[in-house]
Amino acid sequence: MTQTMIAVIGGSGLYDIDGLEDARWQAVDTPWGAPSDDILTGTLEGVAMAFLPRHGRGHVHSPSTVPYRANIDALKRLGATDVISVSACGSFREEMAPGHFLIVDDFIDRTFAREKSFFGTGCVAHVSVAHPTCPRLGDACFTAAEAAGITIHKGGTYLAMEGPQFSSMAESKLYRSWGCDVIGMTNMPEAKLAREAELCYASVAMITDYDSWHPDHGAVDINEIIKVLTGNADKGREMVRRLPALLGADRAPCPHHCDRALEYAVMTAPEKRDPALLAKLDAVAGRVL
Ligand SMILES: CSC[C@H]1O[C@H](OP(=O)(O)O)[C@H](O)[C@@H]1O
Ligand SMILES: Nc1ncnc2[nH]cnc12
Repeated sequence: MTQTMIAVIGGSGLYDIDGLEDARWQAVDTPWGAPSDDILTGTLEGVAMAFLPRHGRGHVHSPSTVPYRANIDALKRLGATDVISVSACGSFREEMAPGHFLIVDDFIDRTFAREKSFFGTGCVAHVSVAHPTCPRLGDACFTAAEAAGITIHKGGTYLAMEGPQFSSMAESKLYRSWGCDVIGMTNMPEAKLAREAELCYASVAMITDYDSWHPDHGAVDINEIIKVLTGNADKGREMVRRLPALLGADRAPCPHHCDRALEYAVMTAPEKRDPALLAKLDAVAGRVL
């Protein structure tokens, strides 16, 4: 039985969490560079916790320049077992209104200017992301959010766009016609990298706006988003506070195999592997290399 460490990656508007015992911000070095910021660690009801502000405190990193690989590596290196992404999102559904939350369970990745894998020349691996989120972890977030009085929806597809500009109206209508439920700029490649690092990953969308498709709401407006963000961030903290009691300090193997994703994924013959890349993969893939 391993020990649970719940890691929260806070998106726009969520730059810290409260109530941790023995709280301290720690710098973590990684072979992939520096993470977005120091990482807040501590315990909550006897469960180890880590919090990383995705854009850094003061919102320094843009969606395209968030150091996604360093962030996931740093969390893995600290001992994280479960990663919960909490993100501001636009909605493509009338019934998913600003202020509501959604447990995302699938993605369409339209990002194009980011490093998307820990693997490459000298150590090639192919993990499955057919089911990119962990249902066990998503269910815990759903239960925690409901208990916190948040209006929360279960199951939906997140369109990951490059940004930083918001979508045109034609794009917004196109993504809606594809069956997407929400849109954001950061959950890819984060979710793919978490899978490569054998971490359970859940994504909680905190809805801030209707993007630009809605005839009654017009174009997406950052001032309106910022107004909704503060309330959403407080709700996000309320949800996080309830997670340790639901997940517990002792962790059994993930029933969905997230923690064994690399079992048969590495293709490169042992004698052809690049020692320099293997050294960088110590935290992420040390279990199988
Ligand atoms: C503040 S609006 C656009 C910004 O908000 C979202 O950030 P995050 O996913 O980190 O919560 C969106 O992806 C954009 O980066
Ligand atoms: N409409 C939107 N598009 C992309 N990212 C967002 N984050 C919050 N609202 C968004």
